[in-house]
Amino acid sequence: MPTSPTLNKSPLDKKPPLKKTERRALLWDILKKLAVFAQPYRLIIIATLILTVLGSFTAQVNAFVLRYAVDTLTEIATLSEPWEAGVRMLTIISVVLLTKEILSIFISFGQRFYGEKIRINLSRDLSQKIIERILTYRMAFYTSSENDSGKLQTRIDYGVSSLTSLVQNFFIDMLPLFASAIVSLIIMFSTNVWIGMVGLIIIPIYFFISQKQAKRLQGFRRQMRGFREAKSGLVISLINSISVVKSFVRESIEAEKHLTIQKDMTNNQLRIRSIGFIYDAVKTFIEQIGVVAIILLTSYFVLKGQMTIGMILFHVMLFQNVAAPIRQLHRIYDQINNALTYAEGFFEILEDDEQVENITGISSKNLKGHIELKNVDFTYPNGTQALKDVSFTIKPNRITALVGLSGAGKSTIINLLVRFYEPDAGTICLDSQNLADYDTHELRQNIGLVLQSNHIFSGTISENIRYGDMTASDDDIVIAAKKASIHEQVMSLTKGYESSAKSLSGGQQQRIALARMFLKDPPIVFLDEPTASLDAIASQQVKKSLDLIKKDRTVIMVSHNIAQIIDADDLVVIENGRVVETGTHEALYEQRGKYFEIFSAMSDSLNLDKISQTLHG
Ligand SMILES: Nc1ncnc2c1ncn2[C@@H]1O[C@H](COP(=O)(O)OP(=O)(O)OP(=O)(O)O)[C@@H](O)[C@H]1O
Repeated sequence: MPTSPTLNKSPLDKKPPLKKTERRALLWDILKKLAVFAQPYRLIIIATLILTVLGSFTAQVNAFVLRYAVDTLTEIATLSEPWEAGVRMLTIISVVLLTKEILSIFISFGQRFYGEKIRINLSRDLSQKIIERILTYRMAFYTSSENDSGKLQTRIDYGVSSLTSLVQNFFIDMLPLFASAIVSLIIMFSTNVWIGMVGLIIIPIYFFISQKQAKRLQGFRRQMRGFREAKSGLVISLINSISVVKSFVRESIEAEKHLTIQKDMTNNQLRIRSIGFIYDAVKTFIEQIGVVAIILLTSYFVLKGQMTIGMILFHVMLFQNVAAPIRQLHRIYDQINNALTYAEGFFEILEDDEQVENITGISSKNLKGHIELKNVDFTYPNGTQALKDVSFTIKPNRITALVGLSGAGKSTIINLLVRFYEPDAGTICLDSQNLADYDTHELRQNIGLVLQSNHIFSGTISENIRYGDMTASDDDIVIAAKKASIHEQVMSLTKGYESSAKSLSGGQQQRIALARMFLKDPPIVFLDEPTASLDAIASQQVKKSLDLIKKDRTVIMVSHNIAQIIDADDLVVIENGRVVETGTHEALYEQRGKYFEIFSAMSDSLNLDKISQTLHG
């Protein structure tokens, strides 16, 4: 059964909640890191800021116009011939409002457009950077349970989106509102200190409430992240294991698992929403108290003859300009919390220097393939010790088979030879030079690795073969395909080499992988159970290409296939992570030790007597 993704918490969720000072330090840290990404766009950022300042002034025009309209109307209402003055007032108002609207359209367009441009470019740069970065990471990074595909994807996606929405929220939504709030507040203070004070007082109150709101939401948001990771893990696991799900008729169980996560998610979402509604109501209430205070205060000054009636509306509008952005302050808190939750994980991946493969080293041109393992110990990052004191030699231009029961450590040896992992102790030498001293990329160019399966990318057959040598011509591809005995079958497809490689059978895919290897033409080849996932006919077809690829190269092969094992020149027998026997098939068979035991078991399982009876009548 496919394992159901549990609601594993990511490392961030396991951390205790951050203290206020720690949160501030972390946020500052994230902003500093983000600033590095924003650096190339500083001119656009400056342009956006200038437009924002302009916009904040145009946002005040309505309040002034309204004040002017009310005061003028109050004045001309007392005139015996009010129409002329009225028309003049309307003309002035129309011209001012029209000019302001036209200006606002341009300012708002420019401001939003540049804001979007910053956001989109940042999102692209962050995504690109993290992909380029993780491609340099060691194999252990990919095999760690913390990074299984669904989780890694969620951590990257949410990291990028939380950072970009922080930028979007700041530049497009909040900055213009805050700029206009500041200008409104200055105008309020300049007309009357008390009015200004009412506008000012609402700011700390809203800050306090928004902070409380954000704090209450924090736990729910973290849970939401756990649910999202589990959900995407579930979908990926479903797709990967769909044949098992269907063959065991477990569709309803899988649907049930999904429903459980879904229910938890909906409950959580509803909680988040209801908390938002409650706090919104509190803020509206406080804003209304502020409006009443402004009206009362201005009316008092009007009655004292210190202000005109128009000032009442003028102050109410300015007050609303101040309250509007602060009302939405929780959104900034939300974005900051999101950024603290997700961006930290994102930067943890991006800056995980320990994971970077050390690739520099000496050149590995003209390798012969003399390999020597000396007292090698190896433990996987999860603590499984796979190799203990392993020593043996592989001679160049020969076929060496690693033989052993399942879990003995054969694939682990291959993993160390390709430098996917480094030994904990002991040394591996290639042509008398420590493997660790070689330039890893060049070394891997000289090594071919054929695995059991899983090495066909989505794309055409020709693209898949060309992966062996990106500069190969179409003719080279055909030659390689012929060597891998797949050319005829490819040609029988309607689209030939342009057909999708994923639609090929397992045996055909394996030969595409071998064609790729012919194109790469490395002097050393590792074959890790290359026919294990194939049926007898497919194995037979692949065998021809395998025999060809083995010629004149140093080949290290892992196989449970008796025919391939006896074909090898040398054998290394491994048991529980230790080398127990080395030698030729004949010598080891004579020895009557572990190899004899494994070989006898393999031949017994073939039921040779019955086969020979059938074949020879
Ligand atoms: N990525 C990994 N992380 C942790 N442990 C691993 C990993 N890969 C293999 N192991 C463990 O290391 C041990 C050796 O595994 P290895 O795959 O080398 O065996 P093998 O001889 O190739 O087996 P098989 O013939 O079944 O492929 C096993 O106990 C296995 O569970």
